[in-house]
Amino acid sequence: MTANLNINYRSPIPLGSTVLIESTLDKEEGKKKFILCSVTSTDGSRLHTEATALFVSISVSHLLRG
Ligand SMILES: CCCCCCCCCCCC(=O)SCCNC(=O)CCNC(=O)[C@H](O)C(C)(C)COP(=O)(O)OP(=O)(O)OC[C@H]1O[C@@H](n2cnc3c(N)ncnc32)[C@H](O)[C@@H]1OP(=O)(O)O
Repeated sequence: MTANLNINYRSPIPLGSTVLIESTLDKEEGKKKFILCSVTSTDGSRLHTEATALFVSISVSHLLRG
């Protein structure tokens, strides 16, 4: 479940362009997973977007609680 999401938009992405999206598991602490993500031009020379996110593992009952 997404607990936190931070996105920095560094440069515009021209309509119709192809981009490279890379995401990695930065660290894991119990049920918390910290993820890094970047969007760059396909040759990696231009950074478009970078993001961090925290995902927390949940049980099905957590969803049903509403
Ligand atoms: C990059 C590519 C992306 C690309 C990915 C793009 C995905 C986009 C998805 C967008 C659409 C959505 O996200 S839709 C989903 C939106 N999210 C939600 O609706 C979540 C609503 N929130 C919840 O259900 C709950 O708060 C949970 C599940 C997040 C946590 O509740 P819990 O399971 O009871 O756990 P809880 O004890 O509170 O917290 C567990 C541990 O996490 C920590 N923790 C909890 N929330 C936070 C928080 N916001 N910021 C920091 N830390 C937090 C606590 O301090 C604790 O740390 P410690 O004491 O254990 O150290």
